[in-house]
Amino acid sequence: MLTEVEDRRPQPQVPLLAASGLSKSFGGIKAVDNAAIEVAQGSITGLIGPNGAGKTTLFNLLSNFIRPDQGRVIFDGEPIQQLQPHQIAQQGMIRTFQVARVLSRLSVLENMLLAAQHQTGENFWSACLQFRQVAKEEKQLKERAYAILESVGLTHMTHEYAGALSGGQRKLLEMARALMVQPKLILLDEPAAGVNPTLINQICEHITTWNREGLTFLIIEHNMDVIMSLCDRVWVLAEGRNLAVGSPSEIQTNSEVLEAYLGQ
Ligand SMILES: Nc1ncnc2c1ncn2[C@@H]1O[C@H](COP(=O)(O)OP(=O)(O)OP(=O)(O)O)[C@@H](O)[C@H]1O
Repeated sequence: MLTEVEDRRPQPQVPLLAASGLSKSFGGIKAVDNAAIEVAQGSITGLIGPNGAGKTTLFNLLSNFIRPDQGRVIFDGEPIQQLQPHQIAQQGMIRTFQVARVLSRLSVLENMLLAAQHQTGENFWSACLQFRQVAKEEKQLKERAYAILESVGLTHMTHEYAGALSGGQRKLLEMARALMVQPKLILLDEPAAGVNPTLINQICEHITTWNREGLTFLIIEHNMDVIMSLCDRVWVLAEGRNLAVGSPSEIQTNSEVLEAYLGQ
């Protein structure tokens, strides 16, 4: 009879996010061309490439803001191509934008509360029937919002219009909003772009802290100091295609990568 022998070899980890064969054309432009990417659970993964390489389009394909011409995306073990962006967010994958999308005419706190979904109070009749529950949830949500705003240093702006925030503070608010839904993976599109160096350091510290607490990140960034200091692994795109993948130090010395940047 066969006996089961425990396999003590390190098992390959299933990635939290895995995409393959992704393509998207706009007219005659192949923005993303048969690209793949993997994001390991618990990692901070970088996505870099020269201007127009297809990085933001790849983010749009991963989160289904744009439908791919072809390709497959698996998140947390499930195919997600058929899901709407808000359903993908509910599954735990949240994205931010190159230009932070906050609601300028609402307060910072209102921006935070709107980010939270699936509360009992969203449905009028259930709200009437369960007003105690609604009140309790609202209190918990507000407490969560206050705690997150404090952690990103925005407490003093809680009741200000989001439109009054600086570019860097908007990026912090966008990240803070993402945390309201307790995601598994956050896709950050250029968190350091247009942000002053002091705030860049703070943003990096927050990302490191949240990562230690269990959050996984995929980050597009042109600031190489940010990528090299934060990331475990870096994927490089050029002209919509995968050019290289490796550790930050491997990528920094990869001649094809250097050529792609110098040639731009
Ligand atoms: N909606 C669109 N319609 C037409 N062309 C588009 C569209 N979105 C992107 N493109 C084109 O696809 C290519 C890839 O663009 P994308 O914004 O994904 O690159 P990127 O790597 O994010 O660039 P950057 O670093 O400058 O932000 C570019 O040639 C761009 O002009």
